[in-house]
Amino acid sequence: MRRGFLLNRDGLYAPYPTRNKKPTRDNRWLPVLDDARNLSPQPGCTTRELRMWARCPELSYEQKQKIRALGRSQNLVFHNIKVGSVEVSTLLDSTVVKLLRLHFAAPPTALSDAIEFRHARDKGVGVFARQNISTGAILHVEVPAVVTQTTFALNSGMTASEIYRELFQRVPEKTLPALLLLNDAHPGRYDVEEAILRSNALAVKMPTICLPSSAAMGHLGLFVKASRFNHSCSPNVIHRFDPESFALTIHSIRPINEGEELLRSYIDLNSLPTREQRRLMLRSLCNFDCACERCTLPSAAAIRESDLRRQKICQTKIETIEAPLIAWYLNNGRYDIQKVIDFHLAAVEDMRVEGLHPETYFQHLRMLAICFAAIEDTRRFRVWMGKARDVASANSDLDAAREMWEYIVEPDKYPEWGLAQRIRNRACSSCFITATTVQTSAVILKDLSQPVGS
Ligand SMILES: C[S@@+](CC[C@H](N)C(=O)[O-])C[C@H]1O[C@@H](n2cnc3c(N)ncnc32)[C@H](O)[C@@H]1O
Repeated sequence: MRRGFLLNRDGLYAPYPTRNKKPTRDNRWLPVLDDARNLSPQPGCTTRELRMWARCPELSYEQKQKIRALGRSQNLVFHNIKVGSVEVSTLLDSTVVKLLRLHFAAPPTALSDAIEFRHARDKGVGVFARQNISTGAILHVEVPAVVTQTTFALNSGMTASEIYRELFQRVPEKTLPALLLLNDAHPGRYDVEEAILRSNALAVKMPTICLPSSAAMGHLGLFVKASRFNHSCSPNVIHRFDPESFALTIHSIRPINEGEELLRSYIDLNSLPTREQRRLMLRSLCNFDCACERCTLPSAAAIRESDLRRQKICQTKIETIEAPLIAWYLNNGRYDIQKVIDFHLAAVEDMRVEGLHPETYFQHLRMLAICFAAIEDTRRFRVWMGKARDVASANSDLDAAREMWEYIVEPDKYPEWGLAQRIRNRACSSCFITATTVQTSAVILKDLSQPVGS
């Protein structure tokens, strides 16, 4: 092996090892040696954290079993995959390789000319909208350059660094320079390949079966362009990886104005409601201090308010979202439906201010659509059903989105249309249900979609 030179991100030539002859891209199994106790440092998790995780005395019996099984059952192979005209360098368990399709499905098409890559102030490169974008649009589609199992036992005689280097060396020459120019969030701490993986990889979903094997350890993908999306604690895009097409898609989750930066979240925002928690996680995982709009609010009071709002959003359970409407129904509509509407409007407003779209967001939209259908308010029914439909299409639930569109066109076909009047008629004819006949919310909601009296 000799050392070659590549132009780095500062425009300087940096040494990078290249081979005299073309590197092989044939399958190569990692040998399994006896000592299977060490796990690889996990990209996206510091080595220290991982060591603590493996040694942690409080680790449950199942977790310890999983780590041991990982070491024993691991059967990793370097395997280059052809996805259309793109070649992907992977390190996968052989069970996963067997589950991959021979011919991948065609990925969806991205909105044309919707994004551009340019300087994003002190965050380096970022991605920006070139036009006004509506919710649910597909903004970017990309096949990964590298895919690796997230965590693996170091029982092959190779160090983690050597494994990552081999993965990079199997990347086609035309792609490699762009990969090597990706951001290094841990300068000087790791070898270049490991640093780039740790700083830029995104979680991807491989086809897996439920085995207590290394195949169940999760996977990471490295993308030349998708890695350039910066983080925000109030993101406007999400990413999804479809193993059928082996492609990642980036979707808008709210309307975006021309010139706005497109931002995804690097962390699970639903489990980290406070600014302090989010910043700690981003510092330990990604080694930067978040400069997003929610983390740089101008005063301590504004930050406290934002934390409280987020805690409320994160603590709301799907079941409690349905409760006010159920109470209204069980009380034969005597209770003012405006209170139900106000409850949902306040929750949706909190989510708008915080730029969060948890699972409960869709439920609030649905409840608002039901309320406005119940009082036959066509305009507002269309608004909220339209928003719920946007969420369904952003989640690729096309059947639900189509059905919602039909109700937007013909609101009176919606099962709850005129429900308030029907309940009043029912109450007058003394056939009323009282709160003492409390059923489970599932049954009541099913009942809500039946015409009253049927
Ligand atoms: C995956 S890269 C994103 C693309 C990167 N800006 C580039 O130039 O390639 C992650 C890095 O971007 C920067 N970054 C992303 N989001 C940020 C944020 N909210 N606040 C501060 N820096 C951020 C940090 O330097 C971080 O290490």
